[in-house]
Amino acid sequence: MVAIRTQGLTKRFGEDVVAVDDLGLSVEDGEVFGFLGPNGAGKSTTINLLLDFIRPTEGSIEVLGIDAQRNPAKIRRRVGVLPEGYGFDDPLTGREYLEWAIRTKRADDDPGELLDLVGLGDDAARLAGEYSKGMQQRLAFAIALVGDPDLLILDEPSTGLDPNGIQRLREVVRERAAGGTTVFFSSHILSEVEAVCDRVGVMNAGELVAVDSIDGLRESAGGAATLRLTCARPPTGLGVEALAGVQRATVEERTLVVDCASPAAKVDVVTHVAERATVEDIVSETVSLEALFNDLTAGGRDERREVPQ
Ligand SMILES: Nc1ncnc2c1ncn2[C@@H]1O[C@H](COP(=O)(O)OP(=O)(O)OP(=O)(O)O)[C@@H](O)[C@H]1O
Repeated sequence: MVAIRTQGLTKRFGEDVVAVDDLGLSVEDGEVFGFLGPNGAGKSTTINLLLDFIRPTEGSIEVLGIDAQRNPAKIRRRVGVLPEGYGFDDPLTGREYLEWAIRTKRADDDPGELLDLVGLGDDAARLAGEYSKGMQQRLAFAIALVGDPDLLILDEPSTGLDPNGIQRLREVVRERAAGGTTVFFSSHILSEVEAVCDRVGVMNAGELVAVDSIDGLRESAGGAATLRLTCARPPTGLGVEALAGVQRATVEERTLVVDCASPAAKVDVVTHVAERATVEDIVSETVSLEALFNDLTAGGRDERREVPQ
């Protein structure tokens, strides 16, 4: 079965903003799907459309086989949501918030167990409004888990979390996925989703520019690589940015770091630098995830290069 399917999904805000543009997305049942894109790419808008918090300008949406506009309540009963910027404004403790969520969903979870799971066991009796940002995020995650949903939709779930919180989040996502839950989560950091996702979809300026596994994305980058050339002196002003196939060049102390689109570009860079500086060491790494993501989401709608899907 398909857990999420959108066809021709478009959302316009006013005359000028096309937040989501003709999106055709398919997330399989039981899959952990990372929804990636830079700020303003349309990730939250898509999530709000899936949950019928906002209505599309055009297109159709099915979640768990249910039409999102015809029967949103039925979808919400089976979905756990961690929205962006969850606010805890009522004078309730963490435990009381969770108890409220369990009652609302008519679930039978043990609030203490869920609080322990997200590492809030010792803070259960404190007012949630007084929690730190990361603690509030942990509580929002616990609320999303209530009722063992068939689908978890997490909007930037690691926002504000410390490394331990991120680790717990990953573990719980993996556990739930192993138990058959479909997980759809948005992020703007490719390396963050690499650890847990089966596939990723990359959004840019409202459009889906790639859908693949991380390995598949790497492959589609061809012979792209990051070159690190350590020189005798800081290698500034060498002009490698102007060479064909160079995507990005930065200087880190005495090391020039160059993202190259192809093996030919690597050779050109090495030759170019060796003619202008004393090169002491050369390291070539397969394309960094950041470089890949930057490449996929570079420029606007018109400048973007074609990427295989
Ligand atoms: N209610 C709204 N009214 C007008 N424009 C909106 C509204 N909501 C979103 N947008 C616009 O739609 C575009 C996509 O925004 P969206 O919040 O979906 O991006 P995002 O990918 O979630 O970004 P971020 O990573 O910053 O959370 C942006 O240009 C944003 O300004």
